[in-house]
Amino acid sequence: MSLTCFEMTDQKKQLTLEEALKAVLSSATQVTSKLNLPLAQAAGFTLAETVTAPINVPQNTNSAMDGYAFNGQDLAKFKQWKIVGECLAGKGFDQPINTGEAVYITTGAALPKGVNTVVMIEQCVVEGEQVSFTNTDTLQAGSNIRQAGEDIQQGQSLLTAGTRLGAVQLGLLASLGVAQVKVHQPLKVAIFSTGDEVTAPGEALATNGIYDANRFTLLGMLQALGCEVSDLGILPDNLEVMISTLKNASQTHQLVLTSGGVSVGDADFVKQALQALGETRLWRLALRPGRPFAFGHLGKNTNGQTCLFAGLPGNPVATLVTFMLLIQPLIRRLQGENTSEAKSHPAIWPAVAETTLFSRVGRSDFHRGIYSFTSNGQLQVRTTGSQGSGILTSAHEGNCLIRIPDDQAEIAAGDLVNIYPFYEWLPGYKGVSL
Ligand SMILES: Nc1nc2c(c(=O)[nH]1)N[C@H]1C(S)=C(S)[C@@H](COP(=O)(O)OP(=O)(O)OC[C@H]3O[C@@H](n4cnc5c(N)ncnc54)[C@H](O)[C@@H]3O)O[C@H]1N2
Ligand code: MOO
Repeated sequence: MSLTCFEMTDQKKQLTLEEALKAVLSSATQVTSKLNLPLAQAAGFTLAETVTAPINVPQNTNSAMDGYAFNGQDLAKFKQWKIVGECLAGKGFDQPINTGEAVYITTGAALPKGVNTVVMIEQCVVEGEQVSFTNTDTLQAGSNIRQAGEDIQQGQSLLTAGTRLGAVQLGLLASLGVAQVKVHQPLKVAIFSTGDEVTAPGEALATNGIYDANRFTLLGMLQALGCEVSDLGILPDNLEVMISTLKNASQTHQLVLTSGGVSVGDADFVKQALQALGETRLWRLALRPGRPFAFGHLGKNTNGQTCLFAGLPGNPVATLVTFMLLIQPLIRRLQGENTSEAKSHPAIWPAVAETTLFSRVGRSDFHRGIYSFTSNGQLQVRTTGSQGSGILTSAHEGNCLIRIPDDQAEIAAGDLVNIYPFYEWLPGYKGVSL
């Protein structure tokens, strides 16, 4: 098939990763709407409002240990204290405690008036109604006490809008008594594979067929990002079918992703379908894997929102890498996550290259690598070996991407190179530990 003017012109210009990311993120103008959820259902969602602490945590100054509480100012005056009662967590003790007196106290019990020090039970000697302490030479007034508000202060702006709710954040909200949270709705994403050779697992594989890996890689990452995913199967290499199927999908989704059919072969119809339905905002990146990558929109969905579109390259590692580097940040933004310019991406670490790594000037190569630490704590990285874009085992064996930047043809052994750890960059990563 002859190339159109659009393709001819665009082929010359290959966007850098940074240019592409900027263009993709500038399309993230329609953040998903908000909904109230019970806290128990909010894991993985993004907060849509800032939560201010309605109470102090802990609410009261309390004991950090099971033991005996007394007034530490009296330490020099007494050898023994008179036990006048017990103060249990959740019950308290509301009688006055006088000089020379102590109460038995449990961890978490609010400190009664008149005492300010606790000695743990292991260091107490109880004889009848008297208690003495075995650690008087080191004992200080104020020991083993947790101050009211020492964790969270009432009125403190604790979690800001845009925070993704993980286990720790859910615990924090619960510790404030928050039972419901306002969060962003999951993004509605439709996924397709494309290609006459691509065969769904479970079906018979023709002699010239290949099983569909990409839809399942995408599904895993999208689910880990909390999206509502419609798996719409495999599109044939047929422009009319592609146009009508993508149009249908665009009606009820906010983002449509395809893999394959986005390069310059005779059966690569994704860009034409995108042009027919909406707008192509970018195509072709100075990236390997991931050169053929089309991004734009498919027009408005039934809610009047623009349905964004990305055509990812068909080679399985290229699908994975373009999703990680470009689609993941887009989805996080669209789901309301606060990805400020200062922290617009997960962590990138400098590591020492164990062997020389080769690339080509004018594009960024992302090799799959294995990072580890030397015996003196230096972070180092080695390649997983063969780096073909169809070698998905490289991503299973590796635990990071290694970036060889656009302006370097190689990284010499011993030089520093940036690595992108999978546990930060690959949504749902379940890798082997070092
Ligand atoms: N003349 C050129 N040829 C190619 C170029 C180029 O710039 N000029 N780019 C190459 C690069 S880089 C890539 S990546 C591929 C991407 O092309 P497409 O997006 O059109 O992908 P396909 O041709 O449909 O498939 C490529 C490869 O991947 C296999 N595949 C496709 N879908 C799946 C799937 N769901 N699961 C597993 N494997 C899949 C497919 O069978 C092909 O082997 O183009 C190069 N060519
Ligand atoms: O750049 Mo392709 O995306 O090599 O695999």
